[in-house]
Amino acid sequence: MHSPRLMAEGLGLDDHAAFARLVQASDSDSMLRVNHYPPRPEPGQVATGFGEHTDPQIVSVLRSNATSGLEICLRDGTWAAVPADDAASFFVNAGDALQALTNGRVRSVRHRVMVSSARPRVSVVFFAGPPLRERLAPLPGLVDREGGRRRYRDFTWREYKTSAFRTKLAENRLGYFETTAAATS
Ligand SMILES: O=C(O)CCC(=O)C(=O)O
Ligand SMILES: [Fe+2]
Repeated sequence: MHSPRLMAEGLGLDDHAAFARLVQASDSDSMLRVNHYPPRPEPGQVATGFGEHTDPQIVSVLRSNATSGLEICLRDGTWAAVPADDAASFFVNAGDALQALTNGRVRSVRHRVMVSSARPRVSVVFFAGPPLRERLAPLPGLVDREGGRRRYRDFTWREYKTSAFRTKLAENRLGYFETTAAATS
């Protein structure tokens, strides 16, 4: 998988392996999920297939059976449909861990699945996560670019997951690790 390296390069980080190292560790907490959504209940009806959420890990790579349903939440709060992918495309999504590592520069975009298709949707998602023991902190180069403002405190991936499991899917699960506006440390 090349996207972690490309992201590090794109962010202008000196260490191009900053993310790749985390997701390629032999004990990385990565997983594959297969989602199956039955067709819409009735013509013209829309049902929630997967409630709104952000993905927790570093990056998610999704592929579907070219059936619509995936939507992302734009900055103004409106929802935009992601075009049903063809056989050649993947949908790459940043997760909460990447948002913390990049000090908020890359955002984990909220998404959901609304079922309105007459065909079932199947998606396969690879979630690339860091090892559970890994301590995640905003990368110093990206903190400097914010004038030293550090938006998230350090946390281990295990800590994030423990805290996330206690909350609802739709909550801002990274919010718990945000620093207050005044704190820099
Ligand atoms: O099935 C989809 O398109 C989205 C699935 C998803 O967001 C997830 O598994 O986290
Ligand atoms: Fe997701």
